[in-house]
Amino acid sequence: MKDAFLALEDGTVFRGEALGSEGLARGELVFNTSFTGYEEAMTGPSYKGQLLMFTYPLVGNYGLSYESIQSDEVGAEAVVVKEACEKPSHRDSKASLDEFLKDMDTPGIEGIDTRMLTIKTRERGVLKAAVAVGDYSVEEVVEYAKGAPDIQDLDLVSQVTCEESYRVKGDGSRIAVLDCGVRKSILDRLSEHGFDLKVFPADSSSETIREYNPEALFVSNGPGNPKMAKNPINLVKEFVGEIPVFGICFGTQIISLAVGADTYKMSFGHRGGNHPVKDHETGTVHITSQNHGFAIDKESLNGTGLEVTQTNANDGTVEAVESKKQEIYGVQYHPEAYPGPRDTKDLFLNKIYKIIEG
Ligand SMILES: NC(=O)CC[C@H](N)C(=O)O
Repeated sequence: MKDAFLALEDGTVFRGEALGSEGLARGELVFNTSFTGYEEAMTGPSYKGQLLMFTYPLVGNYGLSYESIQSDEVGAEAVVVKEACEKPSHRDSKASLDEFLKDMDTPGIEGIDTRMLTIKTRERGVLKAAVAVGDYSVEEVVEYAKGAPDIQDLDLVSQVTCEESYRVKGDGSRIAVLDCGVRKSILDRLSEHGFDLKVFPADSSSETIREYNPEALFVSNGPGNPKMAKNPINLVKEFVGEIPVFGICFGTQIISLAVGADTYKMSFGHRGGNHPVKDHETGTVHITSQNHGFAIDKESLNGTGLEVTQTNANDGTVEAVESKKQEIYGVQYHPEAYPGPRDTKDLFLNKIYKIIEG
């Protein structure tokens, strides 16, 4: 195996083994603690601008089937693992992790002490980093890491949204989906519930959306800083109060900003499949799948008409907001459960169904 390098913005350099395609990639290094679901995580558009590191030490052991991909490319700029399984074992496997990353033209690195790096990230906060696969000097990689832009300043949604609108026909109510990097499984879940969907590019005008005569607006998940998504924020401002508006993850951050609340960047975020969320009404704690590095400022929701209905049982961050009066509902976690857990799948969809269908 060829050498590869991982450099942090503080000058630390790690030598590893090359995975995937040749290239030099950079971004903020974020960790995901899930044991499984690596196919869904890697192809999630919300990782755009980030290097995705898996804390679990062995990645790829059931291979990659391409049946769970969430978009047609790897969202992350590069993938970092301790050990990539070379000989996966599963009837549906079509590729090893290395083969998949090569196919997706994405660089990766293995042989990295991802647990140590995860602890370092938890202690110091997310660091910018670079991964180099191919003929690059260590100095080049360090300089590239140091020069990585701050994710807070990037408009990443424009890099992942669809270029043209498209329909997902259904017999039910018409939902306009604002594609900020929508995961395939979210469209599948909404479609399974019978809704008729029209998916719009994030820079669509309200006039274009109105031509579809939507009965609700859904704002999707997406990469980067929600404050950089000016058009989605303005569209929510326009439609709130007129039709029901709901969102998942980035979408809920956009909705909160649109009604006057604030968001902030977390130290290292929540990314994995075991994040507990407490429901204020029932007291139930649901285990959720999460992938976010920004959060809604709880205090800033005061006076916006949005009520916090669920919070993270570990650190109290906002996990769901709702305004019954204005028919607004959004969750910070990923209820589509792709990957799982599935605790909140029906909770979210039934709520939407009730809001729209009455
Ligand atoms: N999965 C998402 O929608 C991520 C939302 C946002 N980019 C964040 O990191 O908080």
